[in-house]
Amino acid sequence: MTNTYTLQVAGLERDLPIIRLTENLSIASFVILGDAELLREASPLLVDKLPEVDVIVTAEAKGIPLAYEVTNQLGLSAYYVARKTVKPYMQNPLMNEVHSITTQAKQTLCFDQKDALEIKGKRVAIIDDVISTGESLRALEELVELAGGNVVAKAAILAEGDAAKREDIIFLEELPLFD
Ligand SMILES: O=P(O)(O)OC[C@H]1O[C@H](OP(=O)(O)OP(=O)(O)O)[C@H](O)[C@@H]1O
Ligand SMILES: Nc1ncnc2[nH]cnc12
Repeated sequence: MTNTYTLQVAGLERDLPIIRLTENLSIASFVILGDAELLREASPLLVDKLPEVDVIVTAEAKGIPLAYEVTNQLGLSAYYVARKTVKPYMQNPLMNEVHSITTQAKQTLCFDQKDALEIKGKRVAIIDDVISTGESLRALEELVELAGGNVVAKAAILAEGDAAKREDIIFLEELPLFD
């Protein structure tokens, strides 16, 4: 049977399967895609911790439903998703490289030019489900800055491993890493 870690967040409990990534590193897999209840309960708690912002930015994929909830609760009209592949319908994409804890190979983060132009000059909150090595966040922050946005907040539901020691991020709960 799969080992699990019991996470308590936003008044809810979830049993997260522990998944081996390498010989010495396992994570408690936190997948909020489809978990409407957790998204509904966690989003207002994150919103309460945010400063005033103009737009929400996230990276695909697991950050998307959270960015949507937070955007709605703030009464904003749009949120922006950095894609991990350039699609044929994207025009003049703005790109940066990323390498997260769960990805072996280098990945690209990119904004459609239209989105990049809309982010320019805006106060941006970067939202994600979990921050671990911080690589995804760093790459997304760089991409927002390339677009001319001003990152005023970096927030996630969970801070994993050493990320929980960071003072520049907003989060609700810690998530341990495992050997
Ligand atoms: O701090 P890091 O080490 O970069 O890890 C955090 C990132 O990893 C996860 O995404 P993942 O790379 O698994 O991609 P996905 O959302 O497309 O599944 C998560 O949604 C964060 O974006
Ligand atoms: N614990 C986790 N579960 C799913 N994706 C992640 N990305 C980084 N940490 C993760």
